[in-house]
Amino acid sequence: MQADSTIRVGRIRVGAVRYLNTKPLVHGLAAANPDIDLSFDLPSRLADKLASGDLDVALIPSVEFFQDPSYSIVSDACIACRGPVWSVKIFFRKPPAEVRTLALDEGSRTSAALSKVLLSERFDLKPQTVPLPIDSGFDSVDADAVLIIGDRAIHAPAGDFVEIWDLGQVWRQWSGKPFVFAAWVARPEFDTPQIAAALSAARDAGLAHLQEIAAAEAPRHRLTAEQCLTYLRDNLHFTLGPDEESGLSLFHAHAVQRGLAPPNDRWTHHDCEAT
Ligand SMILES: C=C(O[C@@H]1C=C(C(=O)O)C=C[C@H]1O)C(=O)O
Repeated sequence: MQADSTIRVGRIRVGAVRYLNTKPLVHGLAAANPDIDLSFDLPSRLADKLASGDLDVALIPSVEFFQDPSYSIVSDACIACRGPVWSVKIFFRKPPAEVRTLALDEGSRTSAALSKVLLSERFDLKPQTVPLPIDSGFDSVDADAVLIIGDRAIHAPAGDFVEIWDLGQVWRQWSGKPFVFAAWVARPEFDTPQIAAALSAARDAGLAHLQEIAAAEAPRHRLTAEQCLTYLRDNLHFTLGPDEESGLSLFHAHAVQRGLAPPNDRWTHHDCEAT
């Protein structure tokens, strides 16, 4: 943790997920913090930009947080769920037990890893994976199953599917725990109380204005304001509490087991440092 007196020159480059799910997390963030330079991108690209030093703080896939021991989770604001999440789905063209090829949404890292964990745990499968580029349509890949996340997962693509998994729901039923998809992660020198406070305040403001956010965002996602509100209020969960921490830790253990993340006993979420 940096001392409060640290002097920084320049603005803090903060990267947020560009999907609907993030609107409540960045509500008024840039306006309230002139020193924050806020940009938006796909979760996978945010992770790459944080790793390369092109961002100082970013909302990155949780599995990417596991990769670098110098990273810390800087806020208790996050993207999680405690049941069906609605916007992270695997569409199966074959029964899950017969899946040999799995297409993975280019925007995802965490759900890509979660798909591997769940297919391995439930069906002892290790499918060959192929990328689904962000600008390619669902039908551009003929994989047995296709993972899509974020805005484009909200409306089911055309086609006949033998099964559709909502990964939040499948994880919950299987593990009994919440799932954390993404968290605010800072490079070490930006893990400051000011950033933590700014991100939590934006989330709190977002939660206090969910109805307005839903009404403003619904049309561009072809949703009713009520559907949009239900998604933001009931499917998603924006606070990393002890139950979410426990889900994150279980996910980490499974990711390690499959070589998807390095072992790491450091859980630096500020409220949980002592546990
Ligand atoms: C709930 C979601 O969580 C997302 C899933 C992520 C991933 O799979 O890497 C990363 C960030 C989140 O945007 C979603 O995209 O709908």
